[in-house]
Amino acid sequence: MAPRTIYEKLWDNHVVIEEKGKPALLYIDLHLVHEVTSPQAFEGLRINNRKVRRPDLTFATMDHNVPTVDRFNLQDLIAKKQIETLEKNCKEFNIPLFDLESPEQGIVHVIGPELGLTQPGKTIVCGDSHTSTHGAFGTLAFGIGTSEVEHVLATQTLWQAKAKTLNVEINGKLDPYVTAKDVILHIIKENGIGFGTGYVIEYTGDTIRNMSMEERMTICNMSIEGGAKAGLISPDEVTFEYIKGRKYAPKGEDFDKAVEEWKKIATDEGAVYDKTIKIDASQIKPQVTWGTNPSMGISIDEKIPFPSDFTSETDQRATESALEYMGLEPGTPISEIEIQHVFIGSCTNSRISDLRSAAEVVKGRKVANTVTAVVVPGSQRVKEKAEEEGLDKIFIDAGFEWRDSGCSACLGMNPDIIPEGERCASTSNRNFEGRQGKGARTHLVSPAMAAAAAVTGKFTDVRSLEKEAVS
Ligand SMILES: CC(C)[C@H](C(=O)O)[C@@H](O)C(=O)O
Ligand code: SF4
Repeated sequence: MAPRTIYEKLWDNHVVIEEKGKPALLYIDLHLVHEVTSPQAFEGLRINNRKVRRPDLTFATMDHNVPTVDRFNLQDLIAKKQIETLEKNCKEFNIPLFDLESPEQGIVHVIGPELGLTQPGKTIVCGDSHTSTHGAFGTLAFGIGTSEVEHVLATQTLWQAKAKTLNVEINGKLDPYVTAKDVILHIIKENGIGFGTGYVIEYTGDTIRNMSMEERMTICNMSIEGGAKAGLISPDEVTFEYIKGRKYAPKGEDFDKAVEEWKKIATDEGAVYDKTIKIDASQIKPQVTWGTNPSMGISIDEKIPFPSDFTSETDQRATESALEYMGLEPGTPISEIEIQHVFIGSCTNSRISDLRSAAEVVKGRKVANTVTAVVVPGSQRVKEKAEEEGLDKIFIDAGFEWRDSGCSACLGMNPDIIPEGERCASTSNRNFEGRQGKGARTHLVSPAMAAAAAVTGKFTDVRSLEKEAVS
């Protein structure tokens, strides 16, 4: 057989029906469910008198609209209704639910991998665009709409058109304190928000191979911000080591057998992609977005662009409108921009290594008195682990708020809202108008850069801060 990419193998392994020129029917190995995109899907099952086909392959959590302070006190009526509806649906359809009382509750894309549900070779879907996160394990994982959620609940299959393959090859050594977040922001800045449209991205190269699973998840998470259907990384020893011993991972001999299978899914030597983009990681600096989509970014040593810096009229107009919304003057060094809020959280950057990286910067320093800074662990397990390591103490001593897990200020669906006109350094993945609240101004950064902004009150090159601390 000709050499195949991981995407082609995952596809071939899951096709149930395929006719030339038509979408294929794929088998789904794992269906993750949350409170926002599932209510109508369950309602559809009830109306049609159907059951959930594989409740054992379906897992639910509540994350988007849960409060991160006083979590059982649901003031918002829509949130309350969605959460109660999910509880009711999971009970009725026999689906395991990580609810607010569960020590395993958290953001859906954080808990899947954490519990060992996410495993190489699987197809994983969820009614959520950042399902691409799970692709870091060599799974075909993507977001679906609510009618598709209903289809998967009822049949454990999904109609899908085959995507093209895009190899994003990243080589070279990253500077200290330049992180996976900076890599993916850099890639989107260089290639635009549409570069992945119609493609499934596979990230390859030695920079990726040298990354931890948590870093790889950050990269795959934001594939969707580059327009791709999914992001993938071929599994390796780092992947297997991460999965070993987790709650839902195969145990003992079964684990060893699974590893042998998982190895086979990796892209074959000599496999051909539809397109390849090459990235030199050694050139990447800490990134900060200045605009209202994730491609509107610059390095920390750069200035806010002028609309005339762009050639196309569309880009010029988009820049003008973004600058206006963001309240920024072109030509200002980004390092002079003051912030009022720092949010460390979201499915992009709220895992234990993200919190460690921020805590390292914060340790022994104080949050600037002009800044409100919040840390929201991605899951209750991440929270527990961070507390075991004393990270909570580092954050609290510095003046951060330490919260329960949830999507929080990543999007304005819960009480954690950034006030109108105020500026937030955020470790999340989207900086659209109104994303963190009406009129809120979001700047996407890494956890280390968010921590640096928290202690200085403005965007600061975390690398200079570290040097100061050492000398
Ligand atoms: C609410 C949900 C449907 C949405 C998504 O699909 O991405 C959210 O998670 C987001 O990040 O905007
Ligand atoms: S943390 Fe943000 S991006 Fe991730 S699932 Fe929640 S709302 Fe979506």
